[in-house]
Amino acid sequence: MGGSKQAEAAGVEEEAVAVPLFERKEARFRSLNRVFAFTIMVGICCIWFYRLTNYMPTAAGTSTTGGVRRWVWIGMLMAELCFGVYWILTQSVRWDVSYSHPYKDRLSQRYEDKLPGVDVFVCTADPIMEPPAMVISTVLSAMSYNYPSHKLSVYLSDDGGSEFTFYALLEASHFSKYWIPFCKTFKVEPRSPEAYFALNSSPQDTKFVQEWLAIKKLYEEMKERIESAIQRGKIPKETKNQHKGFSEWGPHTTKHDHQSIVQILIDGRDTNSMDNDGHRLPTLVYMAREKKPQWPHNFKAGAMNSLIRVSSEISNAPFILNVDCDMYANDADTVREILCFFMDEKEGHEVAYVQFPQNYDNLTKNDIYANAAFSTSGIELAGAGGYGAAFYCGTGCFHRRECLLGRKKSKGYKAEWNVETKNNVGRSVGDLEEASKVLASCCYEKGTQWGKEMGLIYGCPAEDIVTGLAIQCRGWKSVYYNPDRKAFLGVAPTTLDIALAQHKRWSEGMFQVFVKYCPFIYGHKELKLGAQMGYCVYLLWAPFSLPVLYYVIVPPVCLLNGVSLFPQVSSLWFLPFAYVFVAKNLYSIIEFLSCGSTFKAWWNLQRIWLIRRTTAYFFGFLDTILRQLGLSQTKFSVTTKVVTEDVSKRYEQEVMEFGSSTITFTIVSTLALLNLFTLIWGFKRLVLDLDFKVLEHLIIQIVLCGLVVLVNLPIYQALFIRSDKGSMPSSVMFKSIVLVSLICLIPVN
Ligand SMILES: O=c1ccn([C@@H]2O[C@H](COP(=O)(O)OP(=O)(O)O[C@H]3O[C@H](CO)[C@@H](O)[C@H](O)[C@H]3O)[C@@H](O)[C@H]2O)c(=O)[nH]1
Ligand SMILES: [Mn+2]
Repeated sequence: MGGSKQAEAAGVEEEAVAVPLFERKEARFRSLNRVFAFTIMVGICCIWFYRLTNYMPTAAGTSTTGGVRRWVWIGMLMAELCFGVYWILTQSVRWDVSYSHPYKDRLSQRYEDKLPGVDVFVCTADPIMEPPAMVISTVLSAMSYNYPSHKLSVYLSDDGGSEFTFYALLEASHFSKYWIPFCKTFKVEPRSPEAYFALNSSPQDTKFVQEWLAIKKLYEEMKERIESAIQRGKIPKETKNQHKGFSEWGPHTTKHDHQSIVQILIDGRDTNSMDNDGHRLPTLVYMAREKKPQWPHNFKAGAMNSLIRVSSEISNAPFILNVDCDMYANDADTVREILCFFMDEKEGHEVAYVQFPQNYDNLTKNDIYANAAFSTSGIELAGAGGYGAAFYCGTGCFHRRECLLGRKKSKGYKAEWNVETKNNVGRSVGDLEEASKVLASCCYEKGTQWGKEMGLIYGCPAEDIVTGLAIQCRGWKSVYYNPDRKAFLGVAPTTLDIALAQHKRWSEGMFQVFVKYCPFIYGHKELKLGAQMGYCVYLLWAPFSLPVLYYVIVPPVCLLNGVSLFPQVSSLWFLPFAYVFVAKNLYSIIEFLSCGSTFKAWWNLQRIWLIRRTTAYFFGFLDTILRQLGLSQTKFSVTTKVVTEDVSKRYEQEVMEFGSSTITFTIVSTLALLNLFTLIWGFKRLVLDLDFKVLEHLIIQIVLCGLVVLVNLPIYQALFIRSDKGSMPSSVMFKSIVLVSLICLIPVN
């Protein structure tokens, strides 16, 4: 009898193990996709062949050839080689697209009482660009995850070293006692109070009107206290006297110069610190690692590494979630979903991290700055995930602590998440804080492997990508997970300046990764070829700005000189050019629409694509070269998350923001004007001179200019028509006109 029961139990277990906690599904239309890609590839080869065999461009109507023209032609060949190679790279992340689906109910059935601890890291760097009220909304959203509170710890790293951020977090720790039970009782979503009240401006559900009104009032009062303290530049005296933490800030404390500060605001072990419903609270810790002016602090990577150490002293959870301070948790069940990947009996042991896409809650309908990156998060990242090599993208990523710490994957490795290796048993809060401060000091890492073999890797503004690559090269797999309900929502750049600054950092950072850790060499053994290529789609943004620049400058200049660079319309060689162009764009439109966006958004993306490549990526390229020569240092310019009302109104109306006189905007308008002038000139010759030879030879160039002009329409508007504060300053216009005139004088013979 007893024996059969045992066998039964074993049977249940076996069955449970047979059903996986997550599944992978292939994307639809794979074969169709591959056939289509093949036809485009044939077209590209024809274009290359044409360039190689028709060596010399001829001036329309003549057959004389000059030295400059030969170089122009070689330039075209190089540019088209680059475009072709890049296109091939982009196919690698479309080849094996698959989507992962976790089953969180199975997880609860199997492991509800054995759930592991999870540490959440939130990073902030500047109280002005990242307002404390926004930061704590993110913190609160993480604290109220639908997960056992005593297994959850939230750490805020404040590189701004700001008393106000600390004050805000202290306020949040009080507010959480009401907020967490409110969220859990009424199952509200999202659990960032700011986002929740923005979405629900009046209580619809009559059942909890009372509670709703009360909690809203509490929240607004808290926000008011925080904001007025910042406005006055002073924290209320009573508050300051009440909490010992404030004594860490003296009159000489600055962002760049202070001792380490670690304050445990809620000790999750403490059975006296309960929420309003008598449940335990998650641990909440404030950390500002030590800063010294002469000591490099390695930006976010440095902050993360301090967090890894400090948290290992306090909670030491086996899994770590990292979010940027603007990326609030939008789905209360995310932690449970993610554990399905790590705890799956069959494949879970190989997984080092699970990455979510970056999503934003302030996008406009047609996404004027192309922040949403639909095809990237909808397809390309899933494509990399298909090779088991999802990229680590900084925010919205769950890590296995051991892997972040530099552990190599060994044969037969089995993770033991339920063994609690806590360092904090029997130690007082004060004791833990003191020990943590040492771990967060500047000199702690001296002579250690931190920043090299351990933790996030230093020396690169794309610390995330390089760290992910390193983890994969140690033998681990990673998963990309893009659920229907977005897991994290953040603040997307709302001006062109901010958007380009971010892309410049990314392109520069990623190109550095290419130079220092080229995936083809570094990942040769551990990564599949597709994944190696997939990395390069991003790592090569910066250098691929050069062919784009070439293509928007040289063909128009040649057009002005009457030099034809493309085959005649009547020639058979015209076909591959036309096919590749039409097919590629059609493909991209279909892909874009299938990811749920609008045609107009795709069109906006083309403009931003052009602007990014001719400015941000170009600068990223130059800076990487300078850095390699030792002439410049790694920087990390934090993305501003707040703008003035005026600016944000234009963003809402999808009007592009220029307004300042910068080199970037001068380049943007110079290129736009150059193409406009040439187009007008082309038309003039066509219409006034009735010169059909021109049409025959130069039509592709005219069309090219025409497209650049079309896509740039908002730029002309900003230059000549608009008069608001966000329009293009006239100084930029004058500079561009002078530059265009100079370019037009370049003879091509
Ligand atoms: O010295 C610093 C600089 C930045 N940060 C934090 O890093 C995060 C990302 O910075 P942000 O300015 O928002 O950059 P984004 O371009 O939006 O960030 C993306 O790209 C970065 C790499 O370039 C990654 O670090 C981020 O995780 C990823 O979301 C923010 O929470 C910052 O507070 C720090 O903690 N310390
Ligand atoms: Mn950000």
